[in-house]
Amino acid sequence: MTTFQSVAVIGAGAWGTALATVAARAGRSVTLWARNAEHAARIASTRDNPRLPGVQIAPEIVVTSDLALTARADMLLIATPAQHLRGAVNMLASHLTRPMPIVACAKGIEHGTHKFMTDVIAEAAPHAQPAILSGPSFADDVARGLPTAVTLAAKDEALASSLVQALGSPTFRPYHSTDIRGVEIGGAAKNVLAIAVGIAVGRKLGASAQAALTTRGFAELTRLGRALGARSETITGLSGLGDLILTCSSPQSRNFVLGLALGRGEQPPAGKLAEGEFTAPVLIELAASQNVEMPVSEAVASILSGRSTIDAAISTLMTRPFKAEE
Ligand SMILES: NC(=O)C1=CN([C@@H]2O[C@H](COP(=O)(O)OP(=O)(O)OC[C@H]3O[C@@H](n4cnc5c(N)ncnc54)[C@H](OP(=O)(O)O)[C@@H]3O)[C@@H](O)[C@H]2O)C=CC1
Ligand SMILES: O=C(CO)COP(=O)(O)O
Repeated sequence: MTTFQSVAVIGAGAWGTALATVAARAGRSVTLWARNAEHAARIASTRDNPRLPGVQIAPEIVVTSDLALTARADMLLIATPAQHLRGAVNMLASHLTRPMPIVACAKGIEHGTHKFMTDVIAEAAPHAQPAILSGPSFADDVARGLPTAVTLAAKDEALASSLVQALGSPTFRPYHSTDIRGVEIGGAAKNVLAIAVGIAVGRKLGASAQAALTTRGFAELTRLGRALGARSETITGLSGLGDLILTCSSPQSRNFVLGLALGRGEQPPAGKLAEGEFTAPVLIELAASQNVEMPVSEAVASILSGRSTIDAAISTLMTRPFKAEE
């Protein structure tokens, strides 16, 4: 018997829709909120979301654009893009009449404030119990019921464990944790690193370069994690190394695909959210504020901003002074 019987998902994109399916499969009563009333009505009647094509949305999932309805749930999942999470929680806050868990499902760091997702929730909804869900999980795989494992972290271990009980099923396996920051760092940084690896693959730099960039990317993710107090088991866990491996190796990843297009000198696909593009500049600002070197992420940020060409960025990375491996 779970403490949380009903779940509301804010944000009816690919990930929000997949998570609504997860919660329904786990036996919860589920509400999926889309900001656009027409969009909500269309999903409700067709049981199909163009943002997650080919996935049949179970009839028992209520699809709505009425935010007040979501605030009646026992727990909330927020699956908007990272830079819109504050706006969504601000809107929600006036409907919240009691403390309740709000699980951030976006991967990123807020521009301007350098805040991670649970900090944004804590600021925008001071009575909420913030949590974070992250790990190697493509929305399409998850929605189709392919086996997936993720990390779900909250400050309080009992709460994290109850949230896991509410969402877990034989095809979706969350592990609980109290290392919120560690989970957030992995999810945010891996998107930037996946763009780097995508660029290398698009540039046909070879499988050795792909492995080297992924590994050195992991080294810099680890450095930032240590500086911000992440636990090593989180960094090497599902939300860190696990998600890095997935995203740096699969053309199913939108961040990897953005890199591929850049590496090939092509236009990136339109209308596809690649969070790494938004995270890159704030990630390197955060790293600099902590005196942490993140040369691969810096290369991505400088390419995306037009400060460097791809060839110059590769040359800069390869001609850094030789050093001990750490
Ligand atoms: N897709 C995936 O496989 C995974 C994604 N994630 C993370 O989930 C987050 C969302 O990604 P994803 O669902 O794929 O993205 P999508 O582009 O598929 O969907 C984003 C959704 O957010 C909605 N939205 C945008 N701005 C706002 C806002 N201001 N208020 C409310 N809703 C808003 C959009 O609404 P509208 O349709 O009206 O534009 C859309 O429904 C990202 O941080 C991503 O990294 C995490 C794990 C897996
Ligand atoms: O976060 C994800 C997988 O864990 C999804 O990756 P993309 O956003 O790069 O598609």
